Amino acid sequence: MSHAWGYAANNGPDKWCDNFPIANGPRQSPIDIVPGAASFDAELKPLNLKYDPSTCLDILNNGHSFQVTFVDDSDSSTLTDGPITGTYRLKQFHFHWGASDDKGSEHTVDGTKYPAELHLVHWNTKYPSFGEAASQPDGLAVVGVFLQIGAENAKLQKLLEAFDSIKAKGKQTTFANFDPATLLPGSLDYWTYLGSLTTPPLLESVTWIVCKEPISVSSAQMAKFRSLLFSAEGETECCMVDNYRPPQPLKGRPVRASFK
Ligand SMILES: Cc1ccnc(S(N)(=O)=O)n1
Ligand SMILES: [Zn+2]
Repeated sequence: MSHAWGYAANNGPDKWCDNFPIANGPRQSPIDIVPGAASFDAELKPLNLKYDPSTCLDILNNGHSFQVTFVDDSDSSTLTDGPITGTYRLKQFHFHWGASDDKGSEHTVDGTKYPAELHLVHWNTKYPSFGEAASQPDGLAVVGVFLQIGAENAKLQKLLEAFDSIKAKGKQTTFANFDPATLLPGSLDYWTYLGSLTTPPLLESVTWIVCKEPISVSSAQMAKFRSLLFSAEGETECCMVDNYRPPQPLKGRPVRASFK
């Protein structure tokens, strides 16, 4: 039987090492970001994110989060510059969130948890595919954006309106012309470090780029995130909440800042 990892007590982050021993590896994510210990690096370039909304394909409940997937057969939606070299293509974005507004992000800042965190996943085009890139130390670059409780964020509405169509695990629906750039904060100041996927297979192939400035989300909007289900149709309903991995040991890794 294929391994069913999740976020429950019997299959959650503390159990992932049973089937994915890299869970205790040297460059695991997320981490607690300590701004006072991060080193400003003047050589870090500004992020260059160029997204084409027409490459937006669909929205899916994959049983762990919901993700919006993009056509990645050309350099239409890319990340360049920042801490990386070369061109990385946008593959998908997804979120992690909590059962209440006091938790939900994967990265933390001086121990502070945000209610949710957006991940924009990109792969290095020096490799032939996302799958190939995901197994390489410089294969992926994920831009993380914190969500903080405040005013309703109109840019999230189109996502939330699709939730009725993807409530259960495995549900997918077309999702066109969405510009992920509308989810980015005004400032693209960032922290960066070498890490991993934060869900199995936990591959240590990610250059993490975590934006310092959060975007807003209202408490009512967060409640809609929590209306999604981990469970499939016909199964006992299980609300999709607390789908975040807690911070992992830094193990001596440097965290750099693009700003003073
Ligand atoms: C595509 C993918 C798979 C697993 N984990 C992640 S994440 N949470 O590190 O961005 N992304
Ligand atoms: Zn993620």
